[in-house]
Amino acid sequence: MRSVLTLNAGSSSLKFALYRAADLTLICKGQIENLGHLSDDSHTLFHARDAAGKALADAEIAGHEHAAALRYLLDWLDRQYQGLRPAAVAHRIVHGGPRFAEPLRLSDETLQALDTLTPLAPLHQPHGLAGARSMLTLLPEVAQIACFDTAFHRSQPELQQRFALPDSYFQQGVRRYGFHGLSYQYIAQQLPAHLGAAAEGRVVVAHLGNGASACALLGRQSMASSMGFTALDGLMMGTRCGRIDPGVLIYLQETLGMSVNEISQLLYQQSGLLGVSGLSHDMRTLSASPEPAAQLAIALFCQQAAREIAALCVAIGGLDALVFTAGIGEHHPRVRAEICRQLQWLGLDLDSAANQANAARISTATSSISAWVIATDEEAMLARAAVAYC
Ligand SMILES: Nc1ncnc2c1ncn2[C@@H]1O[C@H](COP(=O)(O)OP(=O)(O)O)[C@@H](O)[C@H]1O
Ligand SMILES: CC(=O)OP(=O)(O)O
Ligand SMILES: [Mg+2]
Repeated sequence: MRSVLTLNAGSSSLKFALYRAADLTLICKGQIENLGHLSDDSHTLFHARDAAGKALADAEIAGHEHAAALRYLLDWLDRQYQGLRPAAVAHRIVHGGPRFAEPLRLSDETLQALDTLTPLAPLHQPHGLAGARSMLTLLPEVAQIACFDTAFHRSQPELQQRFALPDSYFQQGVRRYGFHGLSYQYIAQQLPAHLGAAAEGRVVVAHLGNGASACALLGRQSMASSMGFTALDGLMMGTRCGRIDPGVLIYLQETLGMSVNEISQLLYQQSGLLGVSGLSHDMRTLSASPEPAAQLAIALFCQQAAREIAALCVAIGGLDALVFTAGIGEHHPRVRAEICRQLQWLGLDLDSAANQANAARISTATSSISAWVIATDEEAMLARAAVAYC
């Protein structure tokens, strides 16, 4: 039986899932944690669960390299599911730049072209490409497919893609791309089942995970996104600052004497929930903490999210439905409640009991804007793209 493997690389973890190629039934999924932490003594961890969520493996892996971790994964899959070797592997590649949108079979030439986008997605691009390179070596005969986070946003009008910079910069590719496209694509496909005909209307999807962004949809196509040239813009995130006055960056460099590398570290890895709270990047930890700084971080997260959602409504002429998704969007009623409270003036009335219960519809029956919680599944989008290459 043939299978497809999906890989979704973040800054320190790599999520995988294995599907039966014939009907895209999930066989197992899991993640490898602490990859790339070369200097500390934390162990690389391997977790796998079956489709029902039952634990299949919780193990330590020697080394922190993608190649070693992926060899471990392939050996484990071989032992667990004899004869089910992947016929194609799909990789989430965060940045496709101006050149790449459709899923693409990776070669040395395309990998090199994608390397040049690393400065535009330093937390993601090198890890996605390292995984793809390792797989090309480990399984040279198997198609390695790149699926781009930026692709879904290609439908945006040019006006939404432009910065107010001289045109030459836009022509060089300095423009808004948008990210979390696999997640938005999945949600766009799920919308009719929940919203009926309203799915084609004015919808904003808030992807609130470790990275967070929001996307304005019309006719289930991306019209605008809070993330731009890089995955730093827009909402506040786990360790990223989100929208910031660019004058701050000039001040940090010119007056405080910070290097470009230090500024990059600050904005990508030391800001957001972690930076404001001084405690953690993780919403679970912050919600459980009595520290005022943790509560301040949550308050700022909600305020920035509400503001970005409201701003996106301009691109679609108003709002019919708001959808929450990803780790925080799916599991934190308090964050959803606060964001909805700040959007009440638009006509959004939260059903507190439904929200507390993580129900699918969390707005009241009389609310003029409906609000929803829909679980995302980037892996399903990756698997669907890969199956065409089996
Ligand atoms: N089951 C859960 N219960 C509570 N919070 C969760 C859960 N899963 C994820 N989160 C929260 O969501 C965030 C991570 O979101 P997630 O979508 O898993 O991120 P990513 O895929 O970008 O790594 C963290 O702040 C975490 O606290
Ligand atoms: C683009 C991005 O921010 O992705 P993630 O949420 O996986 O960090
Ligand atoms: Mg994610």
